[in-house]
Amino acid sequence: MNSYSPYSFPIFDAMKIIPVACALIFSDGKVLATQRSQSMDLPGKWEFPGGKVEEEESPEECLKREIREELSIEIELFGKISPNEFSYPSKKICLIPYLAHWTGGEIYLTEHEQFLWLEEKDLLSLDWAPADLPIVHELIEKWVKLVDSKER
Ligand SMILES: Nc1nc2c([nH]c(=O)n2[C@H]2C[C@H](O)[C@@H](COP(=O)(O)OP(=O)(O)OP(=O)(O)O)O2)c(=O)[nH]1
Repeated sequence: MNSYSPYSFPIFDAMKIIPVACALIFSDGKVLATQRSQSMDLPGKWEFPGGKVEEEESPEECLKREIREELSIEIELFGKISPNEFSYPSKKICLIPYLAHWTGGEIYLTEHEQFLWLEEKDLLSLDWAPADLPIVHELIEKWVKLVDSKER
């Protein structure tokens, strides 16, 4: 998979768009969602774990780092779905979703309130961060293909 820093594209700087990488982690036909804690931005909202991509870092490197820090597990990336730009009152982000397998370790949350393994039917029942909604819809559209082709 290509590795690049989003900051090498001047538009991210010029428009003050913050690149945020997130991982849709699949295991046993389910996908992992995490709930933001009260000490985080968007408290109580559900998201896909990840974080802001730092300068000189690719989204892929960012994810490996963030997933280790936030969940203490290892993942292997196998693809991407469509990124989504979203303006919150105080910032504009570009959320970049990657598809991943859980490859090792046990989940231990260091920042989030809780996590859930979701089946397709559960996906619309959570109170997602607004930037995630188009990603959740694309995930639903492609669910069978993603789960079937990448089941371990
Ligand atoms: N990680 C993640 N962040 C998301 C998602 N959807 C969404 O709107 N966001 C927002 C929440 C935050 O405003 C921003 C990411 O910041 P963060 O707090 O998770 O990242 P970070 O750990 O690198 O941040 P920081 O505390 O070091 O500043 O993007 C998502 O699915 N995953």
